[in-house]
Amino acid sequence: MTAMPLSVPVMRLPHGADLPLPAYATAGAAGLDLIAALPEDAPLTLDPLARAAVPTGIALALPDGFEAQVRPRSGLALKHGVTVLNAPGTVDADYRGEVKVLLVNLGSEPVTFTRGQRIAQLVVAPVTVIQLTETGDLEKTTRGDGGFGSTGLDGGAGSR
Ligand SMILES: O=c1ccn([C@H]2C[C@H](O)[C@@H](COP(=O)(O)OP(=O)(O)OP(=O)(O)O)O2)c(=O)[nH]1
Ligand SMILES: [Mg+2]
Repeated sequence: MTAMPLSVPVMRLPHGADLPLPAYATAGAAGLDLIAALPEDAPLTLDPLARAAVPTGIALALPDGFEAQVRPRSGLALKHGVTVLNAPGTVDADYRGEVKVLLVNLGSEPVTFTRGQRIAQLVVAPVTVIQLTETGDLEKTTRGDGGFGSTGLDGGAGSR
């Protein structure tokens, strides 16, 4: 990492006191892996199409102007069909509650999660705050109001 990392205050909650803090798995990773702070003696099993808000045992104080996105791990998605239902989940800068991961099992088999398992990843990103300026007349473009497949669904201009 070349730039100075952004310092983000984190608080370990009582049920996550003995768990490691979320960490980058490699030097170039974009996301910190979030850990399931489930009770040791109560793993969570998600049946197909079931969902749950999984505790991570941490709370953050993101600096103003930033958000944290809760994103799926591709390994869980590929191997088990498990993803983050509201991906990317949004952790607001003013949120002081526990970061939770809304997991859903889109696979065909039940999947069990245990305490300490890495279940998702947290990517911190800048937020652009906008001010809406109302007008009765938007600037014209070639696309206009075309969308939702208006340019075709094939391989693009080269294959037409
Ligand atoms: O995956 C997520 C999504 C949200 N949150 C927390 C942090 C976020 O700041 C808060 C609210 O999230 P969001 O705005 O997505 O939910 P909402 O349904 O709009 O709730 P609210 O009315 O509280 O904003 O819930 C999480 O911990 N994990
Ligand atoms: Mg909201």
